[in-house]
Amino acid sequence: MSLVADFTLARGDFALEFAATVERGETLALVGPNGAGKSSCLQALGGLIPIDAGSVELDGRQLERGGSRQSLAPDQRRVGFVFQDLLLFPHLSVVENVAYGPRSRGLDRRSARSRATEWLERVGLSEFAERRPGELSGGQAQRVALARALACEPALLLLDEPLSAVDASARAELRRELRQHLDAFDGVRLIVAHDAIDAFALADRVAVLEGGRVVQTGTTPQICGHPRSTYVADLVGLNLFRGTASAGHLSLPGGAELVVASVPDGPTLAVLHPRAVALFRERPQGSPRNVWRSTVAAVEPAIDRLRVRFDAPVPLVAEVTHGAAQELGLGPGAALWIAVKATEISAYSG
Ligand SMILES: Nc1ncnc2c1ncn2[C@@H]1O[C@H](COP(=O)(O)OP(=O)(O)OP(=O)(O)O)[C@@H](O)[C@H]1O
Repeated sequence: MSLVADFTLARGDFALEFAATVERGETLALVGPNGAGKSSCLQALGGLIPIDAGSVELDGRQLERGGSRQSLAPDQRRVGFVFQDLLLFPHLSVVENVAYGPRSRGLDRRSARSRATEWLERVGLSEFAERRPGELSGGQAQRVALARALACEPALLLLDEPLSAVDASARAELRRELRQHLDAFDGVRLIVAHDAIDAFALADRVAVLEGGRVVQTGTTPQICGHPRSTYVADLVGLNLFRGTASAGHLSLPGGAELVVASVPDGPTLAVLHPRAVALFRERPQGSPRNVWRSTVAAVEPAIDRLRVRFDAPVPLVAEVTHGAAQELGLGPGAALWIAVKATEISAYSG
């Protein structure tokens, strides 16, 4: 049993083309730059905006067929939503918020309330049942929104940046909890994540949307090991090169060339970890096969290290320790030698 979606839709000038199959018990994360179509995709699956062509099926039931007026309303789709702004009813108590869905699906008041109470217990919020949403922290409100979605016993759970209302200090804990709740839910789950950590921590597979199209789908190791676009490489913190390989040499668009180990000839993608980029004040002696001189474009702090950006002749990022940065006299405009071993660049057909 699963979600099988294959559809197109247009919103003004924007065109979305989405196809994915997600199994029950599986979480697919949608990632992509702003405006890529992630929210539109969830809205279409939930029946909030119409598709133009194609179809959406859930557990063998057709939810919508494009252009045919065959479209189930959102409340007939067995879909639960958690939106980034959560959209809790401010005038209802927490327990009434959670009971609202079951109630509007025909459950009597007492049963709906008892189901809501059960869900509040599961997300650890029993003692907040009578509060108003305005009296909750971001993390508590997020748990209420999740309980409210799950209380309707959906077959498909759609979460649009569910952790965005939560401050950084509470995020890690809430992410762990959310993963547990997702694992305990046996339906299909789709989550829009802005942050790579959220996507990779919460999902079994990740689909990358760019410009309204799915450009890559895979598990975390597949995506991290073989990013197919600059956006994905940036997301996972890697340098990505796209060029043409010939006899172990990768020619890049600006005219630069890298020596790479074992790569078939033809269009090629190659990744390089920023920590594998060595920086020197003087031209290094010895074995690295790729050595060139470049000027520092920018330096940014990254937890215990510094990320150093170079724009030409090969655009890349290097990561160095604070100690090394001092020795190198690092700063924008500094001219340095860059060395990369051919074996540190992993290349694959592009
Ligand atoms: N209500 C709307 N009416 C018309 N166009 C819309 C509407 N909502 C979104 N769009 C357009 O659809 C495109 C995709 O937007 P969408 O919100 O789906 O992207 P997203 O990937 O979720 O972006 P973000 O990460 O910024 O939330 C954008 O170009 C946007 O301008």
